[in-house]
Amino acid sequence: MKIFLIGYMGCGKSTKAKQLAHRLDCPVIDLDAEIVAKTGKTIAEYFAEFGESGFRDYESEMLKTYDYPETCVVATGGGLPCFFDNMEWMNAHGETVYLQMEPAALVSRLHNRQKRPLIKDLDDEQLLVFIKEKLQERDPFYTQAKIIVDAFDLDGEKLEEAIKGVI
Ligand SMILES: Nc1ncnc2c1ncn2[C@@H]1O[C@H](COP(=O)(O)OP(=O)(O)OP(=O)(O)O)[C@@H](O)[C@H]1O
Ligand SMILES: O=C(O)C1=C[C@@H](O)[C@@H](O)[C@H](O)C1
Ligand SMILES: [Mg+2]
Repeated sequence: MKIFLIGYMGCGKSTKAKQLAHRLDCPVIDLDAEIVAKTGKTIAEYFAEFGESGFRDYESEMLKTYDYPETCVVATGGGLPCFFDNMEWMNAHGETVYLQMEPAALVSRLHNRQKRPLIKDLDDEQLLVFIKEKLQERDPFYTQAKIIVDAFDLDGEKLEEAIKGVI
């Protein structure tokens, strides 16, 4: 069983993926971190060199060709479900869980913006506007997840509880 955690930057995919994998005693894969490990570039460097479209091609290829263990928790990149047929692919190959969070809560989580190239130059006010716009675009993809959980105040135990029906 592969469990894909999806959602906007800062909703806690990487953090909760580790907690959930620990509880389920299975490996965790963070696709952003895998991209960094495979390319030797940070996400910001990859964007700077190949542009967003180069990054989207690469992350989709990584999603579909990664040699996943039978059971694992996968933290995806925030934009990954919204490009190509990535969302359909994840739904066909595992369980998808949308960690949903309000824009204002996301702003308060996103202090360290330098490693997130899409938002690195925005102040809090600009970030709130940007996130509201982006979430409108992205929600039709994110909400195709099989399970939607409120990510505010979420921890590994609550997440495990929310997905109990499917694991
Ligand atoms: N339950 C929580 N309460 C408060 N802060 C949290 C909680 N979970 C995660 N955070 C903090 O929120 C920030 C974003 O978390 P994280 O990096 O896991 O998000 P992400 O969804 O993986 O983002 P990205 O899409 O950019 O990789 C981190 O600074 C993390 O420490
Ligand atoms: O929301 C996004 O588009 C992104 C989220 C991050 O996880 C990274 O994959 C990258 O910074 C792009
Ligand atoms: Mg992450």
